[in-house]
Amino acid sequence: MTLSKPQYSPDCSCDEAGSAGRLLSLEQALARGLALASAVEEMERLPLARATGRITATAVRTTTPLPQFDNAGMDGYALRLSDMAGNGPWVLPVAGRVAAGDPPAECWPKGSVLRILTGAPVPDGADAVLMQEQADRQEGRVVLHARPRRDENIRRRGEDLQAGAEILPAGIEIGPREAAALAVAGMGEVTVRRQVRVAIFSTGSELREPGEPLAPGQIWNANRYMLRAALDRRWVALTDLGAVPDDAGALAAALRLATETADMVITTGGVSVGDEDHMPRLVREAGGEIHAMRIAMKPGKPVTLGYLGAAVFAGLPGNPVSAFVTLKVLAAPILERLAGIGRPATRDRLVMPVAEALDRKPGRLEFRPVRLVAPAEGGTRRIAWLAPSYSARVALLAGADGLAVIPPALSHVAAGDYLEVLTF
Ligand SMILES: Nc1nc2c(c(=O)[nH]1)N[C@H]1C(S)=C(S)[C@@H](COP(=O)(O)OP(=O)(O)OC[C@H]3O[C@@H](n4cnc5c(N)ncnc54)[C@H](O)[C@@H]3O)O[C@H]1N2
Ligand code: MOO
Repeated sequence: MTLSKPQYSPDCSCDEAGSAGRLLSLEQALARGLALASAVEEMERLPLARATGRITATAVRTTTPLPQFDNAGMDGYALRLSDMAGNGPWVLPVAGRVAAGDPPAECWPKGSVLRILTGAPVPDGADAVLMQEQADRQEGRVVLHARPRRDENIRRRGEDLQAGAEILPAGIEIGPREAAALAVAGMGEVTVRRQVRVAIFSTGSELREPGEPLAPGQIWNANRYMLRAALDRRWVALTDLGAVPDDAGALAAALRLATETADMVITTGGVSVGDEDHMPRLVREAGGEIHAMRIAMKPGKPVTLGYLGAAVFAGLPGNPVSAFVTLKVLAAPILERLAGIGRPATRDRLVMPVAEALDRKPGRLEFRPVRLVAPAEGGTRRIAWLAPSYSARVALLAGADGLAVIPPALSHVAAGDYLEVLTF
């Protein structure tokens, strides 16, 4: 079960949820959306090789210190500082050789050095490894030209992590860095959360698949492929129901099918006020509840959040840029909560000056596709506007570098003002 009880009246026919007149702020809508979701509880234990892209379900701790044994950081000679009295150079016999993968040297007489290679175990009693560039090898002996500092070029047992130290917290997507950290600590298996089951469909009688011929009035379905690409994650199990025409019966059937197995249902289109915008009504008629709709954001005002059966429902607007933006700022954080992802998504935010002034109608928080351009004279990159109107111009997004965030009250942005940008 993925639902938690909200603290406010869930019936969205009331003003509070944003349906009548007053718009919800994005913060309010996001809080309500997040309150609908909690992390899927089931976990699975996977071999590390199959855990890529999955979400850690528990904190992972080392069982041994890392590194497990003192080892050489350079190719060179293991030595005792007590054998290097007075001023050098020092000439010492080479008593043996130890390479990475060899067991530690057993016999190492005082007054000698050991030839040692990077990663090889450093013998007990060694004070340092002198790198070979500071020595000259001769028949059976070596001339040492420098006295290393104590511990120089020795990686001591446990200096990386003590036994029991946390390698990764719960809620982390296993990418290349995380996989390497788990592997170096010897974790052959990892406990991850099960995949989040997401069902999607696009609504609209005008939609055809890319590659198909178009009759007059028809368009190619962009949102389906935007959603598919965005949800192509190893922690998502996707059911794609394709496109459904603006017919109440067909849409209700698609909603039923989608909610049979899904933790989250994401649709596009049909959430505005037109005669063929059926989605909020159908969700209610199917026994679902709507917790947020009509949000003071641009694009994306008609986005609709709630639940249906055991699934969280996110009805994104049909305009492709609106669908993209509402997925990024509303539906994706809810989905990440379902997946058990814990790391706050603050990584891809920058603050930058704008290149040119902009006048706009105040009232809604705006996410405007922009390019980030370096001035010809060099220096900080600046925000460059792309087009005055953009909700429907999805081709523009592919050439954008991010979304500039314009606070609701601003009617004028001056050249040189700083704005936050959500970078792609
Ligand atoms: N009288 C009003 N009309 C509209 C309002 C409003 O407040 N009052 N809001 C506008 C805003 S803002 C948006 S955003 C759209 C959202 O409408 P819907 O979510 O109901 O979307 P549709 O009407 O189904 O489609 C809108 C637009 O997008 C095209 N579309 C839809 N799906 C796709 C797809 N999968 N791929 C490509 N393009 C798609 C569709 O053909 C329409 O052109 O409502 C405004 N209207
Ligand atoms: O709110 Mo709509 O999403 O501007 O195009």
